[in-house]
Amino acid sequence: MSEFIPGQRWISNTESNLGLGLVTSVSNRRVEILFPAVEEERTYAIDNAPLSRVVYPVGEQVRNAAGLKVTITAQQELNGYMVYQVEDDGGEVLVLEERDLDSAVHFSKPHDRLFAGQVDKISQFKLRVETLKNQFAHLQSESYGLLGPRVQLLPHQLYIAHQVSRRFAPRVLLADEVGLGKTIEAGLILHQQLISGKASRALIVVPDSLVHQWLVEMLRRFNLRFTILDELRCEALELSDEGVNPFETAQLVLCNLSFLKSSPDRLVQALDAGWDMLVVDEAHHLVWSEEESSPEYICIEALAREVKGLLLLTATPEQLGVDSHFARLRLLDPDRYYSLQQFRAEEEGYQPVSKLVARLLDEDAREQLKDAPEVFTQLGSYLGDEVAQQLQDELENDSLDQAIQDAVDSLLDHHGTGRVLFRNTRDGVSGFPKRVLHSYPLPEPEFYLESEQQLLAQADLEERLHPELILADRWLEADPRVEWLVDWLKQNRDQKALVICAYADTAKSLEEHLRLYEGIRSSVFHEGMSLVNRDRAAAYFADEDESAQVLICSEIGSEGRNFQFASHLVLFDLPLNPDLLEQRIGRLDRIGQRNDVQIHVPHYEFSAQAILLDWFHRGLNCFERACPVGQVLFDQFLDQLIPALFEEYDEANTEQLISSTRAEADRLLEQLQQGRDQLLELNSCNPVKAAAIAESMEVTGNSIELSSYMERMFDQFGVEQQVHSSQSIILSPGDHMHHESLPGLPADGMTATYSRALALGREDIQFLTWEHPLVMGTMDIVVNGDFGNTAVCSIKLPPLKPGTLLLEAIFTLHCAAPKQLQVQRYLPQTLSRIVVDTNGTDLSAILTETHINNLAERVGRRQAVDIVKHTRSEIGQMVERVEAIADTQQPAMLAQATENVARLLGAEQERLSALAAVNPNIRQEEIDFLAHTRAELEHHLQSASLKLDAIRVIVAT
Ligand SMILES: Nc1ncnc2c1ncn2[C@@H]1O[C@H](COP(=O)(O)OP(=O)(O)OP(=O)(O)O)[C@@H](O)[C@H]1O
Repeated sequence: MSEFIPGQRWISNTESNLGLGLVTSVSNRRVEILFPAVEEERTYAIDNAPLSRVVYPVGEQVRNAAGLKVTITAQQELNGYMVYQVEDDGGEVLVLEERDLDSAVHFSKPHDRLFAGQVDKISQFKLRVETLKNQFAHLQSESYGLLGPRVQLLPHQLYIAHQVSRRFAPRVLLADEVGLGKTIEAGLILHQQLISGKASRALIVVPDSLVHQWLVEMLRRFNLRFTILDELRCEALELSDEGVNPFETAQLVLCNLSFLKSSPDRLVQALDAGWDMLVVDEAHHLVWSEEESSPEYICIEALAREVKGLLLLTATPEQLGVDSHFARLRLLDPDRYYSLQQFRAEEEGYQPVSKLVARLLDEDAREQLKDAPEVFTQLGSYLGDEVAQQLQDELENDSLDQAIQDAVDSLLDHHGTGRVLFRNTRDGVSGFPKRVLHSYPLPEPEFYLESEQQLLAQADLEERLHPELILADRWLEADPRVEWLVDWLKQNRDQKALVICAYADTAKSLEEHLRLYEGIRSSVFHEGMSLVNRDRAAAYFADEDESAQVLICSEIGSEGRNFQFASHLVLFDLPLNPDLLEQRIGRLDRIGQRNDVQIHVPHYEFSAQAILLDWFHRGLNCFERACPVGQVLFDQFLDQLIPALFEEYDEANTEQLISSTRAEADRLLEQLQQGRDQLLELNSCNPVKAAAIAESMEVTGNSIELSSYMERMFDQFGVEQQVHSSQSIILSPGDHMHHESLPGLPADGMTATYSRALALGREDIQFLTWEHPLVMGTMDIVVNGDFGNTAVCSIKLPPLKPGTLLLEAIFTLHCAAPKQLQVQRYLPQTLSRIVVDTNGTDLSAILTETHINNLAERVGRRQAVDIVKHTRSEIGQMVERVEAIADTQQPAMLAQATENVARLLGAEQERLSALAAVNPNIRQEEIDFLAHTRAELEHHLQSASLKLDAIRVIVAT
């Protein structure tokens, strides 16, 4: 280490962003350095200061403190202090003392750093190259944006996310059956859009009861931190900052629908705030008819018109009839869905397409198609004669299966609803447990008082289905369902049960009774409670140790909630609508349920409840399976069902109703299966592709590779790593951090794992993937900074004469373009690596990377600086030579990038344009967007260039 003298210029080896430092004072053991560019002062111990002396050679261009550019023509050292003779652009000769040099220097080029004495370790150089490769591989991977979330890799979800997330401003209806993971699908899409820069502002609108669940799911599973906005919060924001639009204070906002609906001013603010994505959960609340729209609908319609990307989520797309289903599709694309009448006609048109697809996919298609000229005629009418002829020509070939698959894909593309509507069913997704019905016929209350009997005779349907309304004040003691429930809970103390009833009042008094009079640990959950209290109740029920045995929920309170840790569901009463029944069962019958779902229905024998139960079970079979035609049957049989519920129990009548419902159900199911549903199913998930995506994610997400890489990164950055358990570690900022702080690493540390399986079970542990903020942030620091971009090493390689000097240079193709263009997807290869000797001979192919890495030996820092000092002009010449070689490679790389753009985007552009001619589900906006993106990419690629990223000087010994 040279001696420190006030006025000298030094640079920090670890924080070169501080610029040129100026020695201000030197004492026995300490040196004070001022970094004028950032106005910071540091004190270092002299014997191990991580500093390099900066002395510029003759010929170097520098600036003085006033910013004047000059060239050094001579230099002189006076007792360790440098005085330069310089010449400005006009040829005037000046004297420049080193203390007057510009402090805001940044050695952006690796050789400038090297010449300034900043030599990194070989391990850092290797890590830099590895980081460049890793980052590039991740950005180009098919699973980009989908790896990071803490979710099980479920093919049906990944398929949808993969299909949708790549689109520009996707507008789709996610309509999987209850509990199959629509929230997760929406989160995956959102995560991908955000991480890729296609979107940066998102608004989620959900029912009141789901606000917290969404907040938690987005944070724990997707690392997305949403801000909840409600009236109170908005007022507080306005108070602290007058005139502020609360919706503009955060990038990710979550709010409830009733808040937006009930406040026109807030809605205007939300509309003004500019979003890239809007997500609306439980979209079946958006009721619409040709005559009238609900306030909820009007509110979302206004937002949907403003926001480009839109995800609507509903498990029951047709719950409120075809009209409302149409209305939701109309939100997605009003130009396409403009006529209800036409929509109805289209729905019918799916059947012949579906039948054609079924024939093509038949196991015996190879044989059958030989004698089925009508299939080709029909195919020709849908896809053109050329396509039909091509398939016919394949009949005898081995490639027939692929040709059939292509034809089916085209049919789905051209004539399905798949681009806007996705629906997975339990039948198509494996691994769901069984649902088992237990019905408990109970005698009517023995002592229905006379007045109550009269009331019963006059009771309306609500009262008949909810006898507590008739029993009024004495219902808890008189209603046999209460006694049954108490007995069941006492006999099954080790089992958790979710009880659902229609009314909040019923839920409240029942829970109070169980808790206060029967000593049963219970909790209640209904729409009248504050959100905080609801979440508290749910948490008390979910807790593994000191928890409630039973949670009593009202209908609306339980919608969309996750209670799959319990497997007993008590339906204290039955809703009239089968889709609501499915919603109830879906609280337990959802992904993550490990046991069969036991559905208990206590009811009065021979009552309206008993008839409804029978009708649901034997007519619709909707307890033990999800019934996709429930709503249609309900509409169709309502006129017969309602009178039946009012009459005295008549077995023959009931049987008649049930058998005709069953027959109609079978007919409709068959029709659905052959019609839209089959198309929808095929569109929503192609199992082969879905499995391939999941598999490729397993490979890209390989945790061993990531953990070995990150271990080295953490070592280099001074992050402390301690073993926590066999698969988890504790990470904390060490005393000698390379950076003051790392993104995503809290000051008090964190527990983390690379194992998806562990992360799924332990939500308190951070899940480290290529997409975790800490991993991405640390990689960004390396790539965007100068970490490891210079190194000096020695090698023993007999053919090379001792003293031979080599330079290994790494170039990256740089293209400055807006993030959302994702230009990296199109760049041809990660790095260009060039090795030359002092004669300028290109040795890249002979001295491979592995070769040098295996042979490279460490050279001490001081020796390395000496080598650089003495071979500065040779190194300079070799740098010029590698740059010249890179220049020759550049055109081919750019041509390749442009070709990739044409191949990837052009093909998609052509496909969409061709489709748009026959399938109105393609929005012109999407086609225009592709054309625009392509033009933008081609424009930016013109200015792309190979940039020297890192160099390693190699000396043969
Ligand atoms: N890939 C996954 N990995 C882990 N958990 C999942 C996954 N998919 C779904 N789940 C869990 O399964 C449950 C149901 O998922 P989700 O809430 O997304 O379903 P949904 O279709 O939106 O349900 P609903 O129709 O009730 O609104 C949730 O507890 C969710 O966390």
